[in-house]
Amino acid sequence: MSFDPAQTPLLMLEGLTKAYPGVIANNQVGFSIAPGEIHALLGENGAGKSTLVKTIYGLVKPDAGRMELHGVAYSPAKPSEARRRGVAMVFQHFSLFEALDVAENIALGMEDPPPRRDLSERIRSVSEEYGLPLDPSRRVGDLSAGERQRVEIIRCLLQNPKLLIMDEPTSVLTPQEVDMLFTTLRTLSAEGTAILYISHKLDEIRNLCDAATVLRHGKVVGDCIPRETSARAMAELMVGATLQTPARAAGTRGEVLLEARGLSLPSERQFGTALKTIQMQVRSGEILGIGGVAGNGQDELLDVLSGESRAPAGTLFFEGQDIATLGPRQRRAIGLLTAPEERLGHAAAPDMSLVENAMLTGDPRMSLVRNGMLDWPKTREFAKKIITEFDVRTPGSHVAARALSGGNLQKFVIGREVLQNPRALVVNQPTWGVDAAAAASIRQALLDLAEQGTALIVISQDLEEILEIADNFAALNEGRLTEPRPAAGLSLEEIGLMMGGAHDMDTAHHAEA
Ligand SMILES: Nc1ncnc2c1ncn2[C@@H]1O[C@H](COP(=O)(O)OP(=O)(O)OP(=O)(O)O)[C@@H](O)[C@H]1O
Repeated sequence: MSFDPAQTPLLMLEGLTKAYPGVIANNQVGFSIAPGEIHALLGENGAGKSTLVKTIYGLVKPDAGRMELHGVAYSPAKPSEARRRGVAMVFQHFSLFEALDVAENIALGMEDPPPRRDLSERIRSVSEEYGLPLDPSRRVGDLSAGERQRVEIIRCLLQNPKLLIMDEPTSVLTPQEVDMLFTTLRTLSAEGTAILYISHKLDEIRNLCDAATVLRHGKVVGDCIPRETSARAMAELMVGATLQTPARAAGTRGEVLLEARGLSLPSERQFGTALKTIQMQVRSGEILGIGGVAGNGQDELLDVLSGESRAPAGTLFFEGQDIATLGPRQRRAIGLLTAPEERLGHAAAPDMSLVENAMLTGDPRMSLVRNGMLDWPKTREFAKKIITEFDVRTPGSHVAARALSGGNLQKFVIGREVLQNPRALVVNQPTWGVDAAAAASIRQALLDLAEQGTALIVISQDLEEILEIADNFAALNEGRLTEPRPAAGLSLEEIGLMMGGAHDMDTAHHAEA
């Protein structure tokens, strides 16, 4: 699609500036979006993308600059004002109530919800019109991540937005769900709705977006037409440097370090998935990649490997020792480390400084506590080492975890485990929300660990990532793990088959309301 530059832009940004202590998150940002345009916002972690879209959605008040919507001044003081002017946003983290059904959740987000029957009718018609299969009477707790995202999108579409902002919408979706989402977004675009799209997945951006603006350190450093620009060129524009592709030296596999033997466990999480007779062996120097649609037991597998939930005796072994009943600290002390997916709250304590967060998982293996007292200088040094070696962009180690951009906190969480010299390391979504250059360096760090003899399990929904670094691949499906197969030579279709079966994403669930 091409756009007439003489046409009044739908959204015009000029000189937008927002400073936080120690960092200018947005510095004189300006660009325009035409009606119906799908516009990508690119930039490495901490470049200022979230700050900018929050400004557009009325969540952040800029220090300077101005915006126009349809040629009229626009400065929303809160999201409800943005929504009234036709700006809607789908967040990375969904804000849905699991115990309520789809229609109830949507009603809660509306200022003036219609009666239940009318609302269900409208949900059905929007859902059909835009190819977003969703049954209004289903309980949100039973929905897949992709279906939950549809709830959020339909909630937005019911307001007839002129601009829809999406923050990393595909990180929780299967390839089929991504295709469905793109079809919806193209339909919206053809009807004149503009889309501002944040993603680190450059191939998707090339496939979907009409234009892209690139931010670096809070400033606009360039723009491009994604279809005519290679993913590598876009990544290099983001970082301002040449990219390294992860490489692996041919290492040798050693003895079995981590082993599950018929491990079954009910989930301790509400709406969780029970693990069913998991059978696996990971050797020293091996990377086992585990794929699967979110919610198929990934979190439970990580919980049971970390010791947050206990396995039945005789089902989990580390270096031949039955570790089923060992707690998290004991497992860390012997060198079995884990990094969960949810970085704020689970992997890191939001209000604690990076130094304190370094201590949280670093202590048993790095001996950061002596005689019951935290060794501050040693812990500070450890935190600084993580920040330097993993290029965590932050004013300093005293900063609270919640002040970091998502990708930078992710780098911190992974760096904290990698630098403890683990014997075995289990990571869930290691590069979630991380930009292309940082993702490459995290993958390289994992490959280097394997080369030094660490046994790794990498749980990821990013299949390209798994194929890039894993020796063997297995899929989780409703709590069952397939038999691992060598990753080399596996096609995406074969992987899809290993992952698939129980979840038919193309099926609409049409029950009676
Ligand atoms: N509430 C806040 N308090 C302090 N600093 C903040 C706050 N919000 C953002 N920042 C800082 O502003 C900068 C830009 O952050 P922002 O979240 O906009 O980046 P981003 O491009 O969205 O990154 P990512 O891709 O990692 O999500 C970062 O240095 C971040 O640490």
